[in-house]
Amino acid sequence: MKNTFGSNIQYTLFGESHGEAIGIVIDGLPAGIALDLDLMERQMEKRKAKGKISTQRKEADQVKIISGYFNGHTSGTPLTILIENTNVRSQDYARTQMLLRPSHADYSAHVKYRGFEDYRGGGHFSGRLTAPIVAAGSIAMQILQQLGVQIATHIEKLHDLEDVRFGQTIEEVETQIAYLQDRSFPTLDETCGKAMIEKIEACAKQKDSVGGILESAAIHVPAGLGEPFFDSIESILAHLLFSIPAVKGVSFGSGFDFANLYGSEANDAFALKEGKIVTKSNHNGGINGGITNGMPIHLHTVIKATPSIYQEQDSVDLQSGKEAKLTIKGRHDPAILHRAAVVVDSMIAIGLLEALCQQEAGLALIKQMSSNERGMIV
Ligand SMILES: Cc1cc2nc3c(=O)[nH]c(=O)nc-3n(C[C@H](O)[C@H](O)[C@H](O)COP(=O)(O)O)c2cc1C
Ligand SMILES: C=C(O[C@@H]1CC(C(=O)O)=C[C@@H](OP(=O)(O)O)[C@H]1O)C(=O)O
Repeated sequence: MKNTFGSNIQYTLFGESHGEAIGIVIDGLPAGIALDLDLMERQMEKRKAKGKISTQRKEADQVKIISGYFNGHTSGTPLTILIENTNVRSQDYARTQMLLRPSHADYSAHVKYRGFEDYRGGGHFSGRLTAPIVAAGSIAMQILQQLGVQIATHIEKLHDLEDVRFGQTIEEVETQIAYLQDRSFPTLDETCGKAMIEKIEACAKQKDSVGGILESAAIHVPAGLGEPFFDSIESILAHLLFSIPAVKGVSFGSGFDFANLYGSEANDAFALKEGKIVTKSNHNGGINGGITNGMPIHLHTVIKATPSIYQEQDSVDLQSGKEAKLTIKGRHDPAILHRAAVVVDSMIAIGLLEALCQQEAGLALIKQMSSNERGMIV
């Protein structure tokens, strides 16, 4: 019954949506890393609920680092990130406490925790727990950025609306990643973004919700990261991405489209570019044999429509043991995609840092980054 990820750097998530606070403990960060708190704040901002397209539960999401951080640097001991819950309305859940919400974790959590679970706002299963993941991901991200790695995610598809996709070359993707950095709504095509916003608002009016697909790219990832079989890059990233609430599918490169391709179409031919080995296409999403090949890592994440909708639904009442009708109250996201994009980026950063730490050279590189200016003995 553990909730920890990672072997070199370990992440333990804690808290509940309506408890006092949520947070994450990061254990194993080397001492002496100067944290970029501005980057952390920018990333947190991207996940915040804004306007009619998000939950009306507006949280400040102020990050407090309460341990493992001293004089602007990591101290090498467990780093604890705490985010207070300041805007809870638990009464919304009191009336329907015994009525299971379809597609949420109410029933499965009840079975697992034998009725001792904190049901308010989905408790520990809430999408709210992705706030500390974004804070932790920003630390992984800043370490990777020092090595030149860049990561970005956009909404490729929201129901029947489709955005422009990432290009095939590193240069194209580099320009697209730079463009996405300051988008308030994560699409590559602004007009398509506006249409998606309208669609989410229309769905909300219909007391409904909507899902879709996120497309992500990570560039300048060194070739050679990942282990064969169990710790392949795909395994590490899929593990993390499937940990995000509402994620129901993950695919790499051409993913399920490989089913339609002959070998002659699917193979990524090798070529030399300025003395470097590259591939002419990138159907394999930058990964061969579970190991990075230096091309952009390219993946898709499917996010389902938000479970909590305001239409009447069929359910079961745990108290009476009978079938019952459920009409929820509360404040919910009519779509999760736009808020989850930065969560996906954060998980990719955490996963790539884990893979980097699995390489002796990678670990040495990260240790080199931490300054030794405070050391008495060097
Ligand atoms: C950023 C984010 C926000 C979410 N907001 C809501 C929400 O407002 N209402 C809701 O019912 N589910 C929301 N979810 C999804 C649920 O937390 C998730 O569907 C639920 O925990 C069940 O997990 P599963 O969908 O992975 O099976 C959100 C998820 C994320 C990542
Ligand atoms: C609060 C956040 O999102 C929440 C995620 C969520 C869920 O069931 O996942 C349900 C709602 O919370 P509650 O019903 O407790 O008000 C959302 O508002 C957040 O992301 O910060």
